[in-house]
Parts: sequence; C-alpha cells; structure tokens
Amino acid sequence: MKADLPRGTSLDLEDKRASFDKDGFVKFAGLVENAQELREHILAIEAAEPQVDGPWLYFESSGKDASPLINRIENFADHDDVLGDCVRSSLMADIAAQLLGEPVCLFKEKINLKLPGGGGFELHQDQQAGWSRYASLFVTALIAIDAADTSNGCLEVFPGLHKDGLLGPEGSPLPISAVGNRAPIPVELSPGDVLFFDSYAPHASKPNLSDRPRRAMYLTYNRLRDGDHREDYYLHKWDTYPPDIARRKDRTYAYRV
Ligand SMILES: O=C(O)CCC(=O)C(=O)O
Ligand SMILES: [Fe+2]
Repeated sequence: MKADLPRGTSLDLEDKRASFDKDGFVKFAGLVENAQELREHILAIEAAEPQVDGPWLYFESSGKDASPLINRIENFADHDDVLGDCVRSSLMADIAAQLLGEPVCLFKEKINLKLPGGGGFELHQDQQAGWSRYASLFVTALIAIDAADTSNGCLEVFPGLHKDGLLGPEGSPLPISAVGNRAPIPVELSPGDVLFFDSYAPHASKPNLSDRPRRAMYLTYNRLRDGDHREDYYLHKWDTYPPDIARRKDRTYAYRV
C-alpha cells in the first residue's frame, strides 16, 4: 500500500516507520495543506450554540478566571463537511496503515482546543482510556491546527516505552515513576504538521498559560481486522461521558485518564 501524499511532499516512509517503531511516535511536517480552513470551521463550531444533535462539545473552567472554556469537540465528522472530509481523508489512514503495516479504520475523532487558560493533561497512555474493550492497539494522527510549543502546552511524549504494554491501571493517570528517569520530548508543531503516535506511548501536556490557543485535531485508528467500533464507542461514551449539553444533574461524570 502506498500513501497518497500531497504534491510536493517528499518523505521516506521507511525512515518514518523506523522512527515510529523505535520511539512510538513520528512527526510529518506540513502534511495537511488546509489547516487554516480547518481552523475557520472549528471556530464556527466554537461560536455556535451547542445542540443535542450537533458535534459534542465539552467545557472546562479557565485556569485564568474560572470562566467556562470550551476544551473539546468530539464526534463531528458528520456535522461539518470540511472537517468531515479531513476525518475521512485517506491520507491519514494510509499513513497510519503504513506505520502499523496493515489496513486500519477510523475509531474516533476529537479536537482538543486548549485555549488560553486551558488545562494540561496528566501523564497517561491513551490505551488506558478503556479502549482495550474495542481493540488492543491504536494509532492517532494529531493534526496541528494552531502552532504548538512549550509555552502553549504542546504534547510531550516519552519515547521508547510503547512496547511495554500498559504501565498502569485503566482510567487513572500514571505516576511519573512509570517512565523511570526518561525525559519527555516536547513536540513543537506548526499548523498542518502531523504527529502519529502509538496508543501505548506515554504522554502529557502542560496548561496553556500563554495568550495563544493551541487547537489540535486527533484522528484515532485501529487495525481493520479488529473491526469498526466507532459507533459502539460513541454510544458507550454518550452513556458514560456525554457532552455537557446532555449531562444529567443527578449524575457525576469522571474523565478517564
Ligand atoms: O491535547 C493534549 O494536550 C493532550 C491530549 C491527550 O493526551 C488526550 O486527549 O488523550
Ligand atoms: Fe492522550
């Protein structure tokens, strides 16, 4: 299988695959040409009133002034044509397939906004989020929408631990001892850069204390032979961690990982 890369993109997938295999993540610079257009469509969703039958919107409390801040958009592929085309683009799936060495299918899509004042993410492996009920391995393409660096809370990944299985129980962040004395690699990205990472690669990120947003789209794939679980995943998530608009007052909802 050959990835259908945009004109002018030159890369050696063998090298990329070797890095992914060694570290558990690999960056592709300038892979997505319409990051600016994607950002405009994300901004429109941010500005719109949440709807029960629309994209799923999640909110946090700003670390600056405790005001409500949108922090995540999920399950949007069928609610916006431009974002949907990106989610369904064969380019990301083809590269994910090259990295895993076999065909893949989409598991889920989300956008983490991390606006100024947005919180960080504790150390975890995505596989700890209860995904093992669906498949034993996933690869995620993180598409940078805004520039990400250490001052606005870029992703920080610990290399070389993705073949060690789960490093802690499902549902809880990892203690720093889980990564030994390793140092994380902060992955700085420009809009349109894409980071592919393994669901067992431990990662974290800091809060956004800057005045620049750090939006990132995450497309997660599993091996095709493990089945298409996207619909089941979102049905289960609607029960266990629905968007804010669908939450019941008599229930508490816990973010897993
Ligand atoms: O967006 C980030 O900074 C990290 C998000 C993350 O690790 C996740 O959503 O699983
Ligand atoms: Fe994660």
